[in-house]
Amino acid sequence: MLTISVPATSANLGPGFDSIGLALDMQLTLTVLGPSATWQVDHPYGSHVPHDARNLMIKTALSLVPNLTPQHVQVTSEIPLARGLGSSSTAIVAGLVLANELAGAPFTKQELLLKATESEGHPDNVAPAILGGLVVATYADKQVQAVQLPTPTWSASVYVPNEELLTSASREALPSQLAYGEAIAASSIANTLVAALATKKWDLVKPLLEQDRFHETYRWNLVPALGTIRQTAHALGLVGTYLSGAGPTIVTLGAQADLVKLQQKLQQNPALTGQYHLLPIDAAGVKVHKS
Ligand SMILES: Nc1ncnc2c1ncn2[C@@H]1O[C@H](COP(=O)(O)OP(=O)(O)OP(=O)(O)O)[C@@H](O)[C@H]1O
Ligand SMILES: N[C@@H](CCO)C(=O)O
Repeated sequence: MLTISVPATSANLGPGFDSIGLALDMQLTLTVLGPSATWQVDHPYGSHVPHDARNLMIKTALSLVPNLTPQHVQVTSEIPLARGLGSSSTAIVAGLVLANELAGAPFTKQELLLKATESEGHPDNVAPAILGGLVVATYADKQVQAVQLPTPTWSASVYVPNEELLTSASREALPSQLAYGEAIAASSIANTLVAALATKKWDLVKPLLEQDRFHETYRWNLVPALGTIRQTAHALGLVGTYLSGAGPTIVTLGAQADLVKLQQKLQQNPALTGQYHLLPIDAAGVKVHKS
């Protein structure tokens, strides 16, 4: 039996728009049950997500290896759709790894990363989903460069609002251009964040996570929980809250004990009706198990 597990991912980490991502220990697991007359996908996402070859996982698998024998696959996942936890990237990565395994593993990890990035449009979710941990990556000139940084010894407080926010809708709120001076300021903050992450200057990392100038301002009205959670965290002396991916999920990074206190406080707020998770970082990335 072939089983593939792909972690959720939290992209951007504030200023690292479209290029930084962190894998979190919440998994999508795909199990191949065996050959079938047509592709059949059992999954927990309801009837609006296709159960046949139109499913994103299977479409992506067939885009890599078109002549695969159809299979019956079973998917279990706690990763919510369209919430900023990289659900589409888990589906893309699961599909590519499925195709690669069924075809006898002709593709390298780097080739899978390139294909995943081109399917998703940017590498910030797919790179940590494949490699695990904290990854900084760029897609330029049809090539992906990805660098794994030291995995922080933090946990993630994850607040998931009940309402979906499609990445496409959240990207529509972004400007088509950024003034030159603003771009310089935004990238200097991002560069310093990467340097601080790479050298484990965690006290510098935390405030920089909150200093994005590329996207959070423009998305502010779409994600009212961001301001609320940041403010609550500050009142407890905690910094390190950002919009996860395109939202609406809000992540705060830090020591587990601090995050427990934060979530206890947040749960007293009747405006925050969503789901809470306290997740470790997933250092491994996609896993394949054969038995
Ligand atoms: N396991 C899956 N199987 C099939 N389709 C999926 C699966 N997971 C996600 N999708 C598709 O991807 C869409 C969500 O993608 P979208 O990029 O909007 O959000 P996200 O990946 O959850 O968030 P973000 O990219 O901000 O982290 C779903 O509405 C669905 O169409
Ligand atoms: N970097 C992307 C992540 C979602 O795919 C965004 O913020 O739109």
